[in-house]
Amino acid sequence: MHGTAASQIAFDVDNLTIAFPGRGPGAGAFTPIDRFNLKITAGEITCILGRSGCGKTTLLRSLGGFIKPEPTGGVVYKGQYLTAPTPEVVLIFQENNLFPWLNVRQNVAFGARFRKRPKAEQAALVDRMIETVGLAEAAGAYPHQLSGGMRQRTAIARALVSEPGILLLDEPFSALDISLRRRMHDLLRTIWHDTRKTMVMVTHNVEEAIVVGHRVIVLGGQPSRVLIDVDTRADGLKDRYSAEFLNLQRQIETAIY
Ligand SMILES: Nc1ncnc2c1ncn2[C@@H]1O[C@H](COP(=O)(O)OP(=O)(O)OP(=O)(O)O)[C@@H](O)[C@H]1O
Repeated sequence: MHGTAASQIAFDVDNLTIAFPGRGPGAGAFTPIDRFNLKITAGEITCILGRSGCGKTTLLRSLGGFIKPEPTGGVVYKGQYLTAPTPEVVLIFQENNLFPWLNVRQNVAFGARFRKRPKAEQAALVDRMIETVGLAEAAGAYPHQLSGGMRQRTAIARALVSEPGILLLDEPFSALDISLRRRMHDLLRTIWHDTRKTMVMVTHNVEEAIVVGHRVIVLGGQPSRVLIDVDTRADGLKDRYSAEFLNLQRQIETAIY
């Protein structure tokens, strides 16, 4: 099981309840997340898995302050309940929402719009991030000229230039083929090694979660509960073909399906 010391908590999900309007006439409120508790450790990558509809995105959006919780509790960030999104926490979606009329460099620079830096410093940071995600050659290209992986790398660079404290990723690689996806895993790990940023990633892909994450959480049930919470830092778990990896993969898949 995963342990979390008090000083290292990025998000303290405290008795969180999210209610949506009922489905159909006369139906009561629907609460996929109901008095839910979880501590997300700072400086590590937490991956969240679970069956479709179990509330992963709802939880992730709550961490970003995008959904108003019921008064039972909420998400504590830096000692206070989140009531709105903060520029320190950036959410990256599967659909990367690049501006089609801006090229890669302009899209990435857009991420830095709220940072008050000298122009030259800003431009250098944008270039560095484009380099980091391997798009230097494509900096002048427009989104329709890019592959899905290149678009997603642009979105990641755009998020990084805003220098967020925390990155939230919602199935960011699900549209990519397996080889691109694995390259994106390496990229994310490299970015983590360079920045030690807190990241929380929702995914449907068990392999992705184990390889990329330091911690994997499996949600399930209605309302959602934590079914598995496991530290995945062991060396053996970074080898997709090791017995250790395959055992954990089986255990997680059994819990989900
Ligand atoms: N804005 C909303 N209004 C009403 N119901 C919603 C809303 N957003 C999500 N839900 C419902 O809440 C439940 C959890 O949705 P959520 O998107 O968090 O699940 P998920 O685990 O991320 O699913 P998936 O893996 O399919 O993306 C689902 O039953 C969904 O229909």
